[in-house]
Amino acid sequence: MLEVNGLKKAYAKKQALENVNFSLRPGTSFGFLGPNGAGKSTTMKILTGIVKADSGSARLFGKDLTREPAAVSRFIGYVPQEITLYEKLSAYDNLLFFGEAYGVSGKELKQRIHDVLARTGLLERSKDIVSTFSGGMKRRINIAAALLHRPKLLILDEPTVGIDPQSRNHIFEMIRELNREGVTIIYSTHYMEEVEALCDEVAIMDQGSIKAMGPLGELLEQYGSNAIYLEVPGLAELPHDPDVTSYRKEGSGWLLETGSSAAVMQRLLRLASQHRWDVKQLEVVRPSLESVFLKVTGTALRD
Ligand SMILES: Nc1ncnc2c1ncn2[C@@H]1O[C@H](COP(=O)(O)OP(=O)(O)OP(=O)(O)O)[C@@H](O)[C@H]1O
Repeated sequence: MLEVNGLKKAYAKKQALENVNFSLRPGTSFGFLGPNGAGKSTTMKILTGIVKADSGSARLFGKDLTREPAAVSRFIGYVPQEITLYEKLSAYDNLLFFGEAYGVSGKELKQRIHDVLARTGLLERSKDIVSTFSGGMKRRINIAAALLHRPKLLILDEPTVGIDPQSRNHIFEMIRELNREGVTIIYSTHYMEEVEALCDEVAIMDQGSIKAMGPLGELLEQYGSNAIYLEVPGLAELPHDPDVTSYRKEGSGWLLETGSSAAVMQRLLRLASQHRWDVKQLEVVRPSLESVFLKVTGTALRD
């Protein structure tokens, strides 16, 4: 459905995209995971025609996004990082405006506005002006605006930054529902838990290129390591274990990454009994996307 090859983009002296390649099958929910400045927004802006790539190509349904933007844009719904709405207009009038901009009009547009407002849970607020809405409600209207023309590909750039948990859950449910209905999703975020909750495929992006990509389960298997979580109140340091690849403080305990969890677990139990540790928790934790990110980029996403 989407083929992206060798995208490069520089802003002044900053090389924002080094070389971005990926392809998507229809119906995928694709997570773009990376820290601030990785190049996620630039990639999405190139796909939506807002920014021009210096080189490379992107084809949607076989059509070049840069050469035939009009033929392609009707298939794409774009939710930019910054909320883009007319504050002094009602939700309904905003949707009228965006619907017409996307080429929908008349009775069909009225029906679509009703449908997308119902989907966002804001039907009762349709006549209220947007400036009276919370950040999360504005974001939901922003997403609704991108759905009016029934896009086949929905691109969302960090849509949950700074919004309330209720709106966040609502947005997640909407995205899942759209995806179940066959809409392909590209979802950019720097929150790993969002990718884990929403996406079946992931691209890990850092410093202008994709460092690893694939189905979430395969990435976890290929790059993720098992870990052991140990919580012993007052334990300031842990004895070195040759099979532990990294030790990290996590909550009130320690997270020990290892490829040999059974052996490490046995030794920890022995130590606990020898030193009479007051063990509050000791368990094997399944590989996380965080450990994949660390392995692939050499840095923790939270840093
Ligand atoms: N209009 C611009 N002019 C100059 N530099 C830019 C511009 N837009 C982005 N950049 C730079 O390009 C790099 C990639 O930015 P981009 O916004 O694509 O990253 P991102 O992964 O989306 O991060 P964020 O989550 O902060 O949006 C960054 O170093 C950024 O500072």
